Amino acid sequence: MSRNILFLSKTINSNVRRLCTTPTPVQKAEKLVLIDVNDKTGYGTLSMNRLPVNSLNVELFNALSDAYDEMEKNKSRGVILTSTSPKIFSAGLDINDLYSGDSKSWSELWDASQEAFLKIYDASFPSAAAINGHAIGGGCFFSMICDYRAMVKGYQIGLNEIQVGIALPKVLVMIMGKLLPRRHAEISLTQGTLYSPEQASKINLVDDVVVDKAEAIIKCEAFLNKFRKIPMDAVNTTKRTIRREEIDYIRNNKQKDIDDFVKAVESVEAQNTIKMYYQALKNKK
Ligand SMILES: CC/C=C\C/C=C\C/C=C\C/C=C/C(=O)SCCNC(=O)CCNC(=O)[C@H](O)C(C)(C)COP(=O)(O)OP(=O)(O)OC[C@H]1O[C@@H](n2cnc3c(N)ncnc32)[C@H](O)[C@@H]1OP(=O)(O)O
Repeated sequence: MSRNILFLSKTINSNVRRLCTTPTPVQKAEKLVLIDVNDKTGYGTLSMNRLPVNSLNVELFNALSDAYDEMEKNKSRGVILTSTSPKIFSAGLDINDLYSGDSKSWSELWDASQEAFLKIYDASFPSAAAINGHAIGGGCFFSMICDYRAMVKGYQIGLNEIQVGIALPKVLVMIMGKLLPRRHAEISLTQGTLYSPEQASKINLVDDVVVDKAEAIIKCEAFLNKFRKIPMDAVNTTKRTIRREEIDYIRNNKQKDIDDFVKAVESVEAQNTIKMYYQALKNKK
């Protein structure tokens, strides 16, 4: 059974296409999240596909939410989150949106990010991130809310929001504070440190360092396999107890959290920094 070729199947929604094994090849579909369900294991591989860098905008957040809805509907046994790019998992929030937006568009962006966050963090199945390239800012955060992370050597990972001029949103601080030892979380959040996978594994930011994407997928499958003999209701009840604080925070403070994000992005200082950051990115070549 070939799992590497894209095949035509019913379109789930405007931005998500399920890959399956029905033998009708078509040209590569330009969907923002590609879904490939392994019929044998029941695991869905979700590949972010907003090239070149999988920068996160409203459409990509919505496509991730829709993909998770589809996995829930099909009673998935687990998800592997990865990317179609050969060297970038995700470059974080779309700098163009931060640079040229306004309070309305930033509100919509954060609203969509909250939805995607809740779908992944409160899913009824485990998620494993196969980090096959750089995972920066929001890209790092989306791997952090999975249950497991395997990262390919040679790339960088970290929450660098502060370098872009954005005060760290509360839920990122909460989750980073739980994942990393306190001192590392504090340094990482206030300095926007980017780590090699080897460094990241020493501070719990990634679980395994691997040589390539294929090995990352194998590690993710091995992680998901650990749940096969455990009743998922018990796992989910336990997981929700562990994650309740962040989930409740977003559910009960949705508008405040959006307002906080907009305030952080629209401040003069943040806008000046975003502008310089944007120009440096564009002048890189
Ligand atoms: C409730 C909350 C729930 C969820 C919240 C979820 C997420 C949000 C969380 C917190 C706030 C997050 C903030 C951020 O993420 S700020 C963005 C941080 N990201 C970065 O700083 C990455 C910047 N990019 C890079 O460092 C490099 O581009 C990278 C290492 C990724 C790749 O380098 P490479 O040399 O391979 O390529 P480039 O030539 O640099 O880039 C190619 C192309 O892509 C454009 N680009 C890169 N990054 C971005 C981006 N983030 N947004 C938009 N566009 C990006 C780059 O300009 C190039 O474009 P072009 O010159 O036109 O070819």
